[in-house]
Amino acid sequence: MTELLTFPAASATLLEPRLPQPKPSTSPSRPFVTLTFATSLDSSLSLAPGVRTRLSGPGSKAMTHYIRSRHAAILIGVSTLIADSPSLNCRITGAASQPRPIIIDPHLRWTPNPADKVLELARLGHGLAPFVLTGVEAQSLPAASVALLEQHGGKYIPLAATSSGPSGRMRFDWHVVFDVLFREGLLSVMVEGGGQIINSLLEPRFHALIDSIIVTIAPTWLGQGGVVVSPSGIRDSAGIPIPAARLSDVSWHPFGEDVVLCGKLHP
Ligand SMILES: NC(=O)C1=CN([C@@H]2O[C@H](COP(=O)(O)OP(=O)(O)OC[C@H]3O[C@@H](n4cnc5c(N)ncnc54)[C@H](O)[C@@H]3O)[C@@H](O)[C@H]2O)C=CC1
Ligand SMILES: Nc1nc(O)c(N)c(N[C@@H]2O[C@H](COP(=O)(O)O)[C@@H](O)[C@H]2O)n1
Repeated sequence: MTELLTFPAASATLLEPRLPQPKPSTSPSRPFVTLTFATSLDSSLSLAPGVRTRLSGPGSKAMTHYIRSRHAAILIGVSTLIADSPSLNCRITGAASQPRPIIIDPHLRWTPNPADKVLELARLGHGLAPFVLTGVEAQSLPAASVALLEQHGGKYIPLAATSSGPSGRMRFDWHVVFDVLFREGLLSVMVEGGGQIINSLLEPRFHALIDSIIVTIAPTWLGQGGVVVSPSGIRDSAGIPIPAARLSDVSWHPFGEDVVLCGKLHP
């Protein structure tokens, strides 16, 4: 059994204004969305695509698991699932429940296997099986994968997607993604990455969907060739480049050798 992490109460108090409230004062119409990831000083999430890279130190790692404990779902892109074979569970003392892993896999690149860590943990009762959001229609889903996911308590959720470019790459509208998760009863979603997921969510048309941003910055440069967080550039009406996004209501919190930056994209 993996050792549980602890997160000090004083640090939890600092994060409290940045997290979804168990009983919100008004009834929500979409999930509370927290965008959170660990980055290097050169804005890299990993050394190269497909390479699992440890950036968070022990303190900020415990923070990530505390944040997981406060969300109903954790969302990642399929490339992160394939690269990292993550656990996607919450390994902190006192966690009341496990978050639901959500995998964004429009083209069904992931073939579930009983040996996948996320499924193994679901079997052991140490996590939940994923919901896989896909652009593949229900009748075209592979029966064996459907059965395996369902045996573990997960499922596929086919979703309308738009195709773009000559590659016919399918893309979801984030409004549609969060709407479907809300209808599944998932009232808070922690988006963890990877790069493509974060960069597409940071497009200006989706800013209103993001309630909180929590970024762990590790004191390292990973160098060129990494998976970088850098959303598409935008221009004003005169064609002058302007920042793609800027945080307000900012606070900085040291955690061991890392620093955690919290902020919002809108008031
Ligand atoms: N340091 C950190 O906190 C984290 C690091 N990572 C790292 O990031 C790397 C993976 O990142 P990426 O290669 O950028 O892949 P990714 O994890 O963002 O997945 C990319 C795939 O997700 C799907 N996707 C992304 N946006 C979509 C949209 N709007 N609609 C529909 N489908 C969409 C597409 O299938 C795309 O090919 C890995 O090396 C992983 O280790 C991942 C998460 C957190
Ligand atoms: N917060 C954070 N710090 C890092 O250094 C990381 N590499 C990541 N990666 C994300 O966490 C997932 C791994 O989760 P498990 O510990 O296996 O549950 C990985 O898939 C990335 O989303 N995050």
